[in-house]
Amino acid sequence: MPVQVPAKTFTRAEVAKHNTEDSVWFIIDTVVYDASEFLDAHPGGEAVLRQVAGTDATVAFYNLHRHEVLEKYADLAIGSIEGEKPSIIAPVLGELSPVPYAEPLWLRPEFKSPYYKDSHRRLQRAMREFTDKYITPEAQERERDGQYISQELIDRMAKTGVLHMRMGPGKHLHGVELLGGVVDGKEFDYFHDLVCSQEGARTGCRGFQDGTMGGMVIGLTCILNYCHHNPALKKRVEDDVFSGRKKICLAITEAFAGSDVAGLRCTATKTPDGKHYIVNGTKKWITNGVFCDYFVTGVNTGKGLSVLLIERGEGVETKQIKTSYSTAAGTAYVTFDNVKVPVENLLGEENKGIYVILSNFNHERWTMCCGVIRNSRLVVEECLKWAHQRLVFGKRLIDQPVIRQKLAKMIALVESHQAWLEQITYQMCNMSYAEQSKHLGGPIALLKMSATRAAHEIADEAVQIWGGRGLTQTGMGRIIENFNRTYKFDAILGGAEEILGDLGVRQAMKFMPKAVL
Ligand code: HEM
Repeated sequence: MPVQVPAKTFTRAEVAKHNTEDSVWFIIDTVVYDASEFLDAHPGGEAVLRQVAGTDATVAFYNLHRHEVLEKYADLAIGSIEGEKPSIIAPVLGELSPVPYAEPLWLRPEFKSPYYKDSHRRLQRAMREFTDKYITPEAQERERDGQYISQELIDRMAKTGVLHMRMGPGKHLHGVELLGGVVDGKEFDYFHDLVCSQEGARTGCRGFQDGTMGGMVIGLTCILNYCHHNPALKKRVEDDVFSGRKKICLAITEAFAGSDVAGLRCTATKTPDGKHYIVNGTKKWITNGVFCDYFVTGVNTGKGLSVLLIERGEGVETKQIKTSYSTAAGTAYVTFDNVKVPVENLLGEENKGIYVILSNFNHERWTMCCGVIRNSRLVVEECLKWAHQRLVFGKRLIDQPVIRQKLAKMIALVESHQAWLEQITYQMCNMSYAEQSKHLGGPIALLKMSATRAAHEIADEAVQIWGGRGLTQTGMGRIIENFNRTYKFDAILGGAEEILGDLGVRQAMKFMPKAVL
């Protein structure tokens, strides 16, 4: 946001006089700052501010800080330089970035796209504003303090239908007012879903991204699709979760079995009267598990895998696991000790839980592709801005051919994956669920594998461009640091790259003609 500046004006000669022991003023982009009382508090130290006292410090400032620093310390601004206009373009809440390649091509007026209609564009604008206004500021705070999402933000997401939209298209959107009615729930398709996922991922805070009910995105689907035999339970859980009162997560992976879901050791044994299961075992890396009330849990029922809805209660314990991304994701180690679960809480059929779990995989992986490709783009934007303003060896970074080569590679990786993502999304919009399962499991797996390989390259090049700042959690390079530390979550969660690559080729082989070609 542009800094709010008092109406008072000064000449440059007046500012120049304030380079004394008691008075330190300087100019940043035609705005006059009085830093006399800020010298002690300045994180970069007093000496550097004294060195620029009385001068125009615009270049020095932008070489070292993000623009948002000025917004945070706006009360240091005392006026502006008479007759001059600012030249720095401050990011405006809800607006598109003017940086080339910072937005997908369909958002640039000079480019056309066959995929997006007016309702997608309306949703994009509303989601951008919602993210900039409510999600990003909280995301940055939670990344710093490691706390979980606030109930206030959950309530806001519930009231505006953002929570509902995170689940993708479906009946759960019918009759819900989505962000003031920008799109009709019945019209909501996978491109609307893509818009929501990509706009929501722009915070640059990967841990918090999962903290904003990532567990619901993968857990609640099982309730929506496999709880029809128990409508009362289905309604209760849906209402609880969509109203933001309670939280739900998917508890499948274990220390014993990660991507190999058939090897689960958490057991569920029926009581002699057949009314309950007794669940014993552990779950590891459960996103949002620490603060969840409902656990959609994969259990071994003797002859196979089953899925049970377990409510937090006696015998259920959760412990925070510290991972490379922030604790805001609420990643948990969960233990079930003789937990009594009514048989009515079985989702799908006994011993056939693998279908319940598999049913969710394509959408989960596709959502992760939306996120990692959008985050990669954010990194490209940051690198372009930095290379454009950073002066080294008397030149801007962008003036060095080696830097332009890196940027070219990063841009090409982002654009090609976005185009592939949109191509697959179009197929999702035009295929039945059965057709999607048959034809898109392989391509989505390959897309995710490739998008996270691209993220690996992008993270690597970005850190090289940013140097030490790309390794520092605060200040200019924080988005690069966060991305480099967390892109691996997308490469592992929802199926590791190797598993997905293998799946993609095996699926393709199913359609290979029998004859020797
Ligand atoms: C209104 C004016 C200013 C404010 C509010 C401000 C605030 C800050 C803040 C919050 C940081 C911590 C890092 C970050 O969050 O980016 C910082 C670091 C720093 N600042 Fe400033 N600053 C101002 C002006 C200046 C100027 C004019 C200079 C000098 C030439 C300067 C030199 C530095 C240096 C050298 C660092 C350390 C940078 C690093 O670790 O990479 N600051 N400043």
